[in-house]
Amino acid sequence: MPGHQLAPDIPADVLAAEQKHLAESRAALSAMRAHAQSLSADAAGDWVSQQILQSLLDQRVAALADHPDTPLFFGRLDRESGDDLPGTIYVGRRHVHDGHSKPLVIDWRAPVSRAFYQASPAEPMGVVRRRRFGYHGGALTAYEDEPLGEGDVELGPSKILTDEIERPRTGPMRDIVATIQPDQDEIVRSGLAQTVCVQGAPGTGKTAVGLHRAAYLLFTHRERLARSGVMIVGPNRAFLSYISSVLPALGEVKVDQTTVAGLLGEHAAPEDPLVAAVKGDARMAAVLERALWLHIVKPEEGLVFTKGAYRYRVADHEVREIVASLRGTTRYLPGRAALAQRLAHLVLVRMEQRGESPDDRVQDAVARSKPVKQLVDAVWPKLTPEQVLHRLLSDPEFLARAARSDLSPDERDLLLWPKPYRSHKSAKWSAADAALLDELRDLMERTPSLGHLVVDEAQDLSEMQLRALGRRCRNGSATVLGDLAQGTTPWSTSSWESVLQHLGQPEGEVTELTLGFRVPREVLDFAARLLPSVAPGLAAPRSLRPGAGSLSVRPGGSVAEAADAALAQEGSIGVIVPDALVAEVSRALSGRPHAVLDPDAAGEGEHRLLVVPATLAKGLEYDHVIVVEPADIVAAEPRGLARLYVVLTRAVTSLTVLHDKPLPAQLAM
Ligand SMILES: Nc1ncnc2c1ncn2[C@@H]1O[C@H](COP(=O)(O)OP(=O)(O)OP(=O)(O)O)[C@@H](O)[C@H]1O
Repeated sequence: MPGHQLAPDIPADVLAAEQKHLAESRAALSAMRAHAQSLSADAAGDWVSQQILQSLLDQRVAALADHPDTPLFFGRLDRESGDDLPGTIYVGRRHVHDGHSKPLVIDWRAPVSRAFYQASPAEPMGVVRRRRFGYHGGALTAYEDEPLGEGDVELGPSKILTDEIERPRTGPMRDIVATIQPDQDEIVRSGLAQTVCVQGAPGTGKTAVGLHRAAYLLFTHRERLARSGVMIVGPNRAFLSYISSVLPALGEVKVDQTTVAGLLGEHAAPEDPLVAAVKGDARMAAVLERALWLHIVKPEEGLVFTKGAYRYRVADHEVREIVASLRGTTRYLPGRAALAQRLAHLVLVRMEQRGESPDDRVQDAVARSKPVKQLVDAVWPKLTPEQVLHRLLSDPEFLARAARSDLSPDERDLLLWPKPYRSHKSAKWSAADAALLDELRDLMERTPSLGHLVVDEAQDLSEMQLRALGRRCRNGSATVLGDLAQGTTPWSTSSWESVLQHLGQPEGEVTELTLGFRVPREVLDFAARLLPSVAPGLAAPRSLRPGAGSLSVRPGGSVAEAADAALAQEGSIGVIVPDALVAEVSRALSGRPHAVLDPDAAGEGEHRLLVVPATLAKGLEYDHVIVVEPADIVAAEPRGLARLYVVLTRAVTSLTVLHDKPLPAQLAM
């Protein structure tokens, strides 16, 4: 029997019944929202509690918003009886119930919804029939049935899934909740304790899966994660803006989305890639630790504390013993505070020996007194991360002491500023320095950990950046996403095991997504010619989309003509150019409404036609991509071939390559 049943032969009465259920569910959702809006925060006792309650209520109201163009449910399961759950379940973006608490739509993340993604004729999971719904705008217009209770029949390809994947892209990324594939679902639903690392070729849905996993975990561990927090870390702000509506569309309005720079400090002083590579190496952690603790000075004098007519002494050897016992057992700043307290405690003991009975307040007062402060400042000086790093990068002798044998003399030379800044206040820090400063900050005071971290494009992070992210999930877990072939930084990794190691999650499980949903096969095969040069160990990617005729390579072609041809078709257009040609190409497109993608821009604005600097294209996609002068993209940076691989794999429908210079040899086969 045929695996699917689709419009136009679908019975009108069945469709009408499903449309009625949609109308009822929409009405019920509005009633839920109205109810949430009617709740008052006044019930809370004090002003602070009122504010907290009001913010929770506001979030609840926002999460219950009905987006008319977004289907409220996309699937239905008819189940065998035999448990307490309803026989028919509608699976949707959020839970909806009627006035009598009867569920009309079940959240896709609920355990019972899992069968929608995983059930198959061979393993029906108690489902007799799976129905997928097709929508046009917000209207339910079609459905497709898959019989799952009739033995191991072969299911044909799902047209609704194919249509969804083929739908032209406009605007920001959208959720894939209606069409998550079984291998993607496995990752999305892996447990909170599990760190997962996903290697995947361009367009295999890594970003989509990471965002859906965040939504799944927030649903499943709502209370715990509301306290500890979930954060998404992406490569740049343009990317964050592109993905920003996915989680809100899934009802998750309270997830921080940021970049590594956003997290560690927006430092961006230019730097030689060779220097950046040394600074990014995990060996720097030991160097920094030594650099910090080298600031502790061996106490040569004791303490004299005067109170009234009495003098209380702590001998120099006693001070040395305290310092020795604290060293290595505490972070730097708490250690300083503990030294002051221990000195004060010894003074208190002397007071008691004299027959006094001082209490804790006296100990605090002694700890804050001038002689104690002076001694602590001399022995265990107050420092900032900037002071320590400034000294390390300016003072060859200090660097050598801190580095010991961890760095070679050549590496130490690379680290030293050619022209040291006068003070840490005037220093201009690089992106690599930001991770070093963060490491020092953590050596001084513990960085709080989040509940879960999703790290996208993780292949681009240095070992030191990974350590910085790792501390932010050391009591939690992570979803690590990336593609070894798309590494474009001086410190790009070649092993996920090493990434997990530096992230502090060595138990993390590495898994792979292999089927591409974005790039047409013809285009992917073309781009894959670069793979043996950029990531020799990786298998060639596969694409779900044949896309015959999607590739055009034009020597001497004009960008304006290519843009006009793309403008005549539906969907977004990205003209991806070497960074140095942005202005020139933008001029060549004059007269056509377009914008230049800006690294700091909040969004792409209204324009369908965008000029995209090659270094910003990572993670993004456009229906039609026009790539200008690949040879210049390759020549612009040390890992230029990997950059070109990224750039060539952004297209959903068509890729046009324009070149005056010869194509890189790998492509010109
Ligand atoms: N199961 C799916 N159903 C429908 N569309 C999907 C599915 N999985 C992925 N997609 C779509 O494929 C495209 C690529 O997905 P995504 O950006 O997550 O891939 P990626 O692996 O992160 O790619 P890159 O490595 O290039 O950044 C997106 O438009 C996404 O919505």
